[in-house]
Amino acid sequence: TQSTRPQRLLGAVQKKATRGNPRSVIQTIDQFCRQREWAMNVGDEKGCILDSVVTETNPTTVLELGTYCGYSTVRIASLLPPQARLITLEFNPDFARIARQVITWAGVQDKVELVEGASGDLIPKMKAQFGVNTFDLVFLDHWKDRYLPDTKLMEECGLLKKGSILLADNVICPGTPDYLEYVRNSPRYQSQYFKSHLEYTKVEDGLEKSVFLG
Ligand SMILES: Nc1ncnc2c1ncn2CCCCCNC(=O)c1cc(-c2ccc(F)cc2)cc(O)c1O
Ligand SMILES: [Mg+2]
Repeated sequence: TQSTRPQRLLGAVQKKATRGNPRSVIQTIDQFCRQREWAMNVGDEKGCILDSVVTETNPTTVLELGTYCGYSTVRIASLLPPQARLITLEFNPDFARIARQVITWAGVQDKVELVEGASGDLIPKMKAQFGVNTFDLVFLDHWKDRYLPDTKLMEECGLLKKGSILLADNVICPGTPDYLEYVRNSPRYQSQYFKSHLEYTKVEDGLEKSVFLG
């Protein structure tokens, strides 16, 4: 039977990356996506912006919406202090299965909790079921038409506190116009656009960083 792209990406990681070394896993995936097959990881250019936001936020509790193969999960987790934790939500069980193996290969599994399910169903359960108070940082990288409803849901569920950071991928390509309009015009957010490119291409894309003002 034919392998899938995520399976081939995992194969490259298990063949070429050093176990327990997150940087080598990231490097291997970026090389695979540049030289073999494009895949919708945040990539190395936007990944550097992600890294800088994570390090300057120094978060204790992070939420990632949309795990895919775990590339940004590994990038974020490798920068977290020892007690910090990252909860990542993935809808697709095949992606989740691959991501778990990428995360374990990188050696960051102790900081990561991968939960399978739709963001709209899981966000309301974060406090009661996952013992979360508020998130210091949320990385949005899932269905582009879920960014806005899920942000409103996080507000309603009291999962954001003054100073919580939302970092959204793909605000230009594929684009999240309703989300951008909201965070850029709402008095409850201070927003900033980081211009970049769609992963592994010259197409414009960028990350939007929005601070919740309470
Ligand atoms: N827990 C959950 N709840 C809801 N949805 C959930 C979920 N878990 C997963 N999903 C569903 C996410 C499906 C993938 C989302 N990402 C994308 O769709 C995406 C697409 C591109 C792209 C750009 C140009 C092109 F020509 C083609 C594709 C680039 C990216 O960086 C992308 O992140
Ligand atoms: Mg993306």
